[in-house]
Amino acid sequence: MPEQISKKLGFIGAGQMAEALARGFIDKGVVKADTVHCTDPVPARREVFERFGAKSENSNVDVAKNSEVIFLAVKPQYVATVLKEIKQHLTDQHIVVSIAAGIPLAAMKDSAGDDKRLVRVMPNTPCLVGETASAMCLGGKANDADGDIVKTLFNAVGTIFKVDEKLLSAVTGLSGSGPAYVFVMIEALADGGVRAGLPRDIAQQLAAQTVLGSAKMVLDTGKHPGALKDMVTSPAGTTIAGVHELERCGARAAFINAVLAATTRADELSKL
Ligand SMILES: NC(=O)C1=CN([C@@H]2O[C@H](COP(=O)(O)OP(=O)(O)OC[C@H]3O[C@@H](n4cnc5c(N)ncnc54)[C@H](O)[C@@H]3O)[C@@H](O)[C@H]2O)C=CC1
Ligand SMILES: O=C(O)[C@@H]1CCC=N1
Repeated sequence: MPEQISKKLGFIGAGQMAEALARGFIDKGVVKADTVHCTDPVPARREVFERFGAKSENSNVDVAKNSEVIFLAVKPQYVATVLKEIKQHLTDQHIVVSIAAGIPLAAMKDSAGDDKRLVRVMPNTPCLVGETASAMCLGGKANDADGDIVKTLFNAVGTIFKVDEKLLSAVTGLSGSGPAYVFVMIEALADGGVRAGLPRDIAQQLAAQTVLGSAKMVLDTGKHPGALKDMVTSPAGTTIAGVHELERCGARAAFINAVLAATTRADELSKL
């Protein structure tokens, strides 16, 4: 059982990432569902939260009034507006956590005032299944104890690293957006299996379990992925034929370029 957080959580914006976080925290028992508050202009989104036991509020200000750790889970271009809207209702006890890609702490400070306890986190959706890879940095008047609260929340649903803010765009390009690359890969591997004659459901499960098991080997053994790849690759065997094809198609460069493109986009979002 993870450590529990006694603070009330608020989600401004109850979209995909907010849901993944809220469900993850509740499922892991780090917070109780009835201490989670949310708001969203879309009723269907509030209803999703209500269905898993969270309380929905009528406005962003009401979320600020009814919670102690406030997650800003709106699109990056709305962060400044939302902060200005709730600014008067933020006390020196509130911790404001933005998960928005690209929006710097300095911009948050401009909107919320420089006396606020601000945190930036770049999470990813696997928090829903207790396997997030996230990173965070502190700003404004946030102190180490605030950082510990955020860490406790995220360690309950996976892993969180503390990084310099200048690295958060790279984190966004790698792990924030990364689940999408892996889902594309799983879909493509399954397609390959289907092309080779496997039934779709078996192909998908084999593909997903192969990614899961391989990731676990990297984390559990601490070995270089290249060394683990060599363990699979028999001389003149099947694997080297497949790996050769990946190299011929530039798969490695494609992954590197995907991370760089998303990192660049995160930097662009800070200038919108
Ligand atoms: N989806 C993901 O995997 C990740 C998303 N993020 C960040 O999370 C944030 C939300 O992204 P998603 O959940 O993907 O988007 P989303 O579109 O699913 O959620 C945003 C929600 O905000 C609501 N909203 C719009 N204006 C609002 C306002 N003024 N006040 C309150 N709520 C408002 C929308 O109705 C929507 O439900 C973004 O800033 C994104 O950069 C960060 C990491 C991963
Ligand atoms: O696509 C996006 O902009 C968000 C940020 C990281 C993952 N999803």
